Amino acid sequence: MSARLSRKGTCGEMPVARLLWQVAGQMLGSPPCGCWIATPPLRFLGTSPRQIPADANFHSALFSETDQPRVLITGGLGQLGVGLANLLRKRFGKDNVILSDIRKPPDHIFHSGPFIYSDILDYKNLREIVVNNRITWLFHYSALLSAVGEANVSLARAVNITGLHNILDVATEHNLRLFVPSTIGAFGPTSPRNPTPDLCVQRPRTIYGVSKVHAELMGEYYHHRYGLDFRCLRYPGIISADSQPGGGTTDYAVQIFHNALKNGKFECNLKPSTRLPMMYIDDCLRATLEVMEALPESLSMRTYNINAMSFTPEDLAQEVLKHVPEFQITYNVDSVRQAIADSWPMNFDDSNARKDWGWKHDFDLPELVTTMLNFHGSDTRVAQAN
Ligand SMILES: NC(=O)c1ccc[n+]([C@@H]2O[C@H](COP(=O)([O-])OP(=O)(O)OC[C@H]3O[C@@H](n4cnc5c(N)ncnc54)[C@H](O)[C@@H]3O)[C@@H](O)[C@H]2O)c1
Ligand SMILES: C[C@@H](O)[C@H](N)C(=O)O
Repeated sequence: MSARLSRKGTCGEMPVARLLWQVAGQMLGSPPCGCWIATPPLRFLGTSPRQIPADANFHSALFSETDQPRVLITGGLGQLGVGLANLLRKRFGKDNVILSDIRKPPDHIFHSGPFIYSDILDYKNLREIVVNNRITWLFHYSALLSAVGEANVSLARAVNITGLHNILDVATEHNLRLFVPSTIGAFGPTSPRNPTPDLCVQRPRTIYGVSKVHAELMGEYYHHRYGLDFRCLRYPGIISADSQPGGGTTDYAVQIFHNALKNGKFECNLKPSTRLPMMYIDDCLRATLEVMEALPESLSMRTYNINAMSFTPEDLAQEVLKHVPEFQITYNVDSVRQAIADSWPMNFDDSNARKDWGWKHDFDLPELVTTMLNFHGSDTRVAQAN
């Protein structure tokens, strides 16, 4: 929105800009030239989280036991969204959590709770959903990931940057609490890599990374400028058993389990020594809920690294071998993914998340491997029995 607001000679066409314009017009009198002259704080437009006293219990002030958050998840049919919906539905009730995407949901997801079409590039559609469903919390998961982003830069730019602008505006306009995930990919070759702290040089070399740094900065700016309750975690590579990754650099660490049990072999597209931070999905989703429920005064920052473990393909293969003795891994390096991985953190420093809101992971490498193999093993046994 800020780009549109500052565009010379126009009032901008964004809804927030229009609202601000109306309010500014009422307060200041409309300028004869029709151009933008003032930006009153958005809290003039209604109640904002900032108006709650700093010592208040933020969570209970906004939501009583019977007044649960009403949640929208964008991009919910990807690797992480369905798991997040399941977790939030257990906590807030099935009907209080709406999953959305631009793809058609499979039957079991469609019948497991509210699902709605939402294209984040369509602002009016987003606003209609937020208003009609009285949404109070938004988890913004739509994105093009690192490898697919490099294959289609203009689409990644539209979804990850223009789409984010729509999300920020709708969240600000309707006083939503907003979660936007960032990533280890928001760092680049000039960042310290071992470990990577929260605050350091961020010069990523992918459109995905650039768009995530943009999201972090825009969210923090909207927080300071308009009081938007923006919360952001930089996720490591996420490993899940019952959902497929959407085209990232860390995808190998999901696929390896499936192949190990299917045919005892796996061809890895990264070099054996490529070390990256990783996390099991249950830890990732729990961290997401925890940071959303954290008292605002416990958050010394709005964007935090979170971490669990860090390993190479070689380390992972060794751990798989303990359970599948015949397992064989070979390497056929994908130069695009390898260059991306070589520019990313090797270890992530998440001490601020641990200190501020008590972040603690449950899964290290051995538990991760056992859990993943148990899941795929029972899957394979069911398939064989049928
Ligand atoms: N999976 C990981 O390892 C990981 C790690 C770090 C950060 N993240 C972040 O977490 C979020 C979710 O990741 P994921 O792995 O589930 O991603 P994914 O690629 O699996 O899913 C993204 C979803 O976005 C949807 N989408 C694309 N264009 C859209 C549009 N115009 N409107 C609405 N939806 C659209 C897609 O249909 C897809 O279902 C992303 O923001 C990602 O950057 C993921
Ligand atoms: C790390 C993360 O952002 C994603 N899994 C990717 O590799 O692109």
